[in-house]
Amino acid sequence: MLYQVIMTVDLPRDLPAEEAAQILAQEKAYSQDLQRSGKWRHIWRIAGQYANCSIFDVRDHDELHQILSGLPLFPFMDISVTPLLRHPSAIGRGRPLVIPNGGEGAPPTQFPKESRRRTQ
Ligand SMILES: O=C(O)C[C@H]1C=CC(=O)O1
Repeated sequence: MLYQVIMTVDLPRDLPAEEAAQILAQEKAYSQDLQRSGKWRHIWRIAGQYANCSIFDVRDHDELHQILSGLPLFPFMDISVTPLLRHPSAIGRGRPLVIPNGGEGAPPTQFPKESRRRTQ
């Protein structure tokens, strides 16, 4: 199942800098492991906010909850979750787009041929 997740970070001002740096490093490693696994498909910074818009591809609500509650920044986040389903006008199958260079500025590659067929 696909989910859009908006995470807004609010680190306490009195959190010691060293502790904050450690939590952020753990968060980065945790997030990147999940991105490599394919479960955390997209992560985008929301312009002008200490927040991200992410897309997760996980088995069910339970797995999503387990992942989100394991985020090192979880105690310092507001999280909103929106389940997603395939749009009837979508030309892909809702499978992950293969983005070259980890998505760094490059446009998505084309959908595989067999997924261009239109299904309702
Ligand atoms: O910076 C953020 O948006 C919060 C968090 C989510 C993943 C990550 O590495 O940091």
